[in-house]
Order: sequence, then structure tokens, then C-alpha cells
Amino acid sequence: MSIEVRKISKTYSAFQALKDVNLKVESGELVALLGPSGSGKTTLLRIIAGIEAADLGGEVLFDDVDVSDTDLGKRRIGFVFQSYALFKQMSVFENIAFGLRAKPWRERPSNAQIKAKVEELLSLVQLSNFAQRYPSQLSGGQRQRVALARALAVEPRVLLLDEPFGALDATVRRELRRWLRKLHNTIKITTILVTHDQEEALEVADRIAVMNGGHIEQFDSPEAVYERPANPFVFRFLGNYNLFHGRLAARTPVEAAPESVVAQGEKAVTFVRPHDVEISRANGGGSIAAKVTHVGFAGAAVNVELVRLDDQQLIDAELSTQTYRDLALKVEDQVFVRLRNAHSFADDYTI
Ligand SMILES: Nc1ncnc2c1ncn2[C@@H]1O[C@H](COP(=O)(O)OP(=O)(O)OP(=O)(O)O)[C@@H](O)[C@H]1O
Repeated sequence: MSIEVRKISKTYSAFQALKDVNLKVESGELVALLGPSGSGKTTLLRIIAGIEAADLGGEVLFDDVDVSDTDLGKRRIGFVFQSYALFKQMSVFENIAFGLRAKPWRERPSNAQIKAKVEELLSLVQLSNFAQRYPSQLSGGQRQRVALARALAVEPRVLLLDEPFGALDATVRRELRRWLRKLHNTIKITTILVTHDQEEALEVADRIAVMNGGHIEQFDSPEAVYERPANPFVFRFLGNYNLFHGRLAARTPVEAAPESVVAQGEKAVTFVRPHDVEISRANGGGSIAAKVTHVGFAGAAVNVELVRLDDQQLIDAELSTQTYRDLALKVEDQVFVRLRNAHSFADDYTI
């Protein structure tokens, strides 16, 4: 089922948490709402769920039908929160069966049907051997998988996930996000995932809506928001970067950044990812002369900090260990730097 929000605003007393937000999630898509704390992600999710009402004039459409006045129970939504409280006194099996048993008797499945459904869901979330355990006997990651199975039990039309892995440690989060992606490939239910974790959004989502200050800055594929950010906010939010101020094509970094799109002579800010900083021993023309000030190892990559010889600005570079070895870099070495994939924006953009 597709989900569309049109002209959604939300004001709390004098504070505007959402400003005229428009977004369409296609049927079967997994979309991440990504943004810093306070950017309005949860508010938007709660409005889609029907937990919160938008200001007058906005619409929420499910399969092109306005559900703004449809109450929560009738929207058929599966919701999972960061700290989804499972019923402590109920086994995993009973937790998952809860939504089915709570249906009005006319719609309630038989005990045999409930058992079959719960077993199917347990297998889907890879917890078949855990049916009789209690929540206190599960790890945090297992509990969130039970929460997801419980949300799926009533066959929702959409799945809304609000930082579902937020309380878990980094390793478990990584495992669960891969698991979620596989699960989504299997069941293809339209899903919106709220997260402030860039890596999580980039790895899991079909498309990412990057939010800032109550509006959407860019809505596009993970590759596009990362490689072709629409503005400085998106560039900054999606990873490490170097920032240069200058007039385009007047002098470096301009000469070293031929891909820049801002008109020549215009004041601009230029962003470059550390892995797009190329270091060489020879002056390739248009390169920036720099000195190595620090080398740090980070697993498969090596982080090299340099200082430009002309204006003393710092530049961060990320090299593969192989490139680092080939260059035989040491602190105090003088080298030449070229910037690949430089993105320039007019300098009047305010963040
Ligand atoms: N009930 C409320 N009353 C007043 N202000 C609120 C209320 N709910 C949210 N806000 C404000 O609206 C803004 C957006 O909040 P929201 O929870 O949607 O952000 P978020 O992007 O989900 O942040 P986080 O990642 O921290 O959860 C925040 O500034 C918040 O303080």
C-alpha cells in the first residue's frame, strides 16, 4: 500500500515541528526518515499512524485514499518503538498471539489458526525455539524481533518503525539492520523507519528522506543522497567531510576541484569526502601542496591529516591501507593533494 503525506504541518503552541511536508512512499518500499534529534521524524511518523493530528489543511493518504479522519485502529498499522514494552508476564508465543486474541470474536481466528500464524512469524523472525521463553530471558535484539513479529501478527498494511534498534549496541544494530532488510525483501510490506543513524538508513532503505528543522531536505536513493547531496546540510549529515571556502575557479581548491558546479568567480563552499582526497608524491598540476601532520589507523582504512602549505587549513584524507603503504607516508612528509567529487554550493546557503 502506498503512503502519501501532503502539506503536513504541525504546531505545538508557538513551535512549528513540521513545515509543509510532502512525501510519497510507494507500495512495498522501505523508506527511512533520517535526521538529527528534533528534526520532526517521530512527529511525522505519529501523524501517519494517526496517533497525532496534523494542523488543518494537511492530508495523509493510504493508497490514494485520505485517512486523516480514520482512527488509529482502522488504519491497520504495525508500530514498533525503540523500547517496545513486551508483556513481561507473557511468553514470546503469547506476546505475538496477543493482537490476534484481542480481535472482536467475529474476526478472531481459531486457536489452531493462531498457533499456525505465531509459528510462521516465529520462523520469519528466526526465533522458533524461543516460543516458551519470557521477555526477561531474551537479549535486546531478540526482544525487538519479537516486537516486530507481534506487529506483523495482525497483518498490517504498513509497518512504522521508530528507532527500533536505538537501544541496542552497535554490533547487534548492524546484525538487525541486515536482518530487517532481508525480512523486508521477503514480505515487501510498505515500511517507514525513523532513524538518526546515517549508516542504518544508507544500508537498509530503498529511499531516504533527510529531515532538518521540520522539513525534508532531500528524498532520494541512498546512493543519490550520499553521492549527489542537494545542499550543504545533506552533505554534512551523511558522513565526514572537508570544507573549503573560496571563489570558484579563482584559486585552489577551485583548480583542484574541476567538477564544481557554481559559476566561476562566485563565492562558494566546497565539500569533499575524506575518501575523495587523493594524495600523491608528484605535483600533478592544479594540486594543493600539503604536509602530513597525523596518521591514524582505523581498521581497513588509514586516516591521514594534512595541513595546506598555502593557507594552513586542515584536510582529512581516508586512504586504503594498500594506498597508504604504496605511498609510504610519514608525518612531516610534503605531498600533493587533489580533490575528487568536489561539491560546491553558493556560499549564501544557511544551515
Ligand atoms: N508534544 C509536544 N509538545 C511540544 N513540542 C513537541 C511535542 N512533541 C514534539 N515536540 C517538538 O517537536 C520537535 C520535533 O520532535 P520529534 O520528536 O518529531 O523529533 P525527532 O526528529 O523524532 O527527534 P528524536 O530523534 O530526538 O526523537 C522537537 O523540537 C520537539 O521538542
